[in-house]
Amino acid sequence: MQELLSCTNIVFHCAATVRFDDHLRHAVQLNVTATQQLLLMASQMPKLEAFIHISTAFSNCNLKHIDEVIYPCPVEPKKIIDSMEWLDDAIIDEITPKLIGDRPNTYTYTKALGEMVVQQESRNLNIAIVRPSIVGATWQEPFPGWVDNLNGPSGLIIAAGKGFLRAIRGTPKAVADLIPVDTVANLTLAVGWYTAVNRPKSTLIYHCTSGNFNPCYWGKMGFQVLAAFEKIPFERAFRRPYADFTTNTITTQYWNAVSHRAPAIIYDFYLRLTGRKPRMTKLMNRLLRTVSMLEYFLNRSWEWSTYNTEMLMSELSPEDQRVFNFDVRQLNWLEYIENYVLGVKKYLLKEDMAGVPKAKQHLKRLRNIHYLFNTALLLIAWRLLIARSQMARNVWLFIVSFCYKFLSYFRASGTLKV
Ligand SMILES: CCCCCCCCCCCCCCCCCCCCCCCC(=O)SCCNC(=O)CCNC(=O)[C@H](O)C(C)(C)COP(=O)(O)OP(=O)(O)OC[C@H]1O[C@@H](n2cnc3c(N)ncnc32)[C@H](O)[C@@H]1OP(=O)(O)O
Ligand SMILES: NC(=O)C1=CN([C@@H]2O[C@H](COP(=O)(O)OP(=O)(O)OC[C@H]3O[C@@H](n4cnc5c(N)ncnc54)[C@H](OP(=O)(O)O)[C@@H]3O)[C@@H](O)[C@H]2O)C=CC1
Repeated sequence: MQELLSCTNIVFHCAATVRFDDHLRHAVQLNVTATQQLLLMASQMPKLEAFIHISTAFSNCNLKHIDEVIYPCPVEPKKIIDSMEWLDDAIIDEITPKLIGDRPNTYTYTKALGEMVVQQESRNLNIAIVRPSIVGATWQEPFPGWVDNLNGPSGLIIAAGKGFLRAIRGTPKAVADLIPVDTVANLTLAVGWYTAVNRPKSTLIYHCTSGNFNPCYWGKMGFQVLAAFEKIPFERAFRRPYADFTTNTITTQYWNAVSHRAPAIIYDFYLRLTGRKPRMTKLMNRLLRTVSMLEYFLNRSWEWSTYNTEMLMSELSPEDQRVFNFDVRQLNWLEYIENYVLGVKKYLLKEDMAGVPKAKQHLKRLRNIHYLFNTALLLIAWRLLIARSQMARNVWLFIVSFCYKFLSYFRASGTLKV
């Protein structure tokens, strides 16, 4: 502690709980109280030049247009911190929906409270806040496609590539505001420099987003992810990767039943028959729960103003603009998504590119099983129908006799020619 207090020049405060479903007490402890304590600690650092707090562009996701300002929450963070000390879990559970209001989860709410704490407890510290949107794999550094956690899209890319995720409620025309993690790191470092050197009079907020500069849409991104699976298939897929966006609750529930739950039940039945432990239904339920938590962000678009970010870009020398590049106008989404899928395969799934031919063969086998299964299903359905309905039987007889006549005609015309 003594060493930290006496030697620190700059603090980058990134630690947080990013779980959407965290209990409010825990989320407040990590995202609000810890921020307050770190600010207190920072105020005792004589050599401190700047304190950079990492928030999220979604801390005010209840708004459609978000400026580079701190928006107040109705209940003061200090009151929330105090009440979390003595309220029991049951009461906290009850008041959580009222407190978070029109935000979707405790994460976005406590990140907003964290910003308020930064504003209120800044004392004479030299502070800035960076708000990244959805952080994805690296764009350039240390190399394209590096990723080390399942947050944001990474988990869903695995689920789609392995064939588990077949449909997701999303708006293809909504902006997919992804931002590469190296872009966030570069902007954060540049903010550290600018804040320490220029000591702005007020706390500046920097939106680290892509939609304003180089928008990509969920429909296009989903399509690019699926196209990347053709070149870079994942090993031992459950089904062939194919997914689509659904647009309302009824179609979502239908596809969840048909494309997610039914195959899981059938597979578990097969596992039971072969003396193994069923696991697919459990896994599928977990996936659907995760998907339901991410859907909020797939069905809305936000506009973030980026005056401070643009100002910072113009303040950097050409050399620094190159080294600490955060200009996403140069980002090629197609290339980025392909590298992202490759990175997920390599760094998260630990799969080697040498296994690609085998993975492709496995997908071909799955395609054949799919065709065989569908044909068998169709024949069974048809057999059941003609056993029960006179009309179906008549249609069947008509088709059979028509085919017979058609073949006889061709055979006869062939014989005449000879
Ligand atoms: C032509 C059309 C084609 C269309 C379809 C193509 C589809 C292709 C995919 C395209 C990509 C779409 C991506 C959309 C993503 C939208 C994301 C929006 C995110 C908004 C971010 C807001 C920005 C932020 O500020 S913060 C950081 C974001 N935080 C997170 O992402 C954390 C989310 N995670 C959680 O809250 C929890 O982990 C939760 C609730 C999801 C699960 O909790 P639970 O207690 O059930 O499990 P865990 O113990 O946490 O984990 C269990 C298991 O799941 C794995 N896992 C964890 N997180 C994820 C995840 N995000 N996705 C998938 N899997 C995940 C975890 O590793 C565990 O695995 P084990 O094997 O059991 O260890
Ligand atoms: N991922 C995203 O899409 C976005 C993330 N952000 C923000 O970026 C920051 C980093 O998020 P991300 O990298 O995704 O999340 P991670 O969960 O990967 O990282 C969170 C970090 O916080 C640390 N941490 C958690 N609890 C504690 C604790 N009690 N004491 C000390 N350290 C702790 C973790 O340490 P350890 O590894 O030791 O557990 C970890 O290094 C967060 O502030 C988040 O709000 C903002 C926008 C989008």
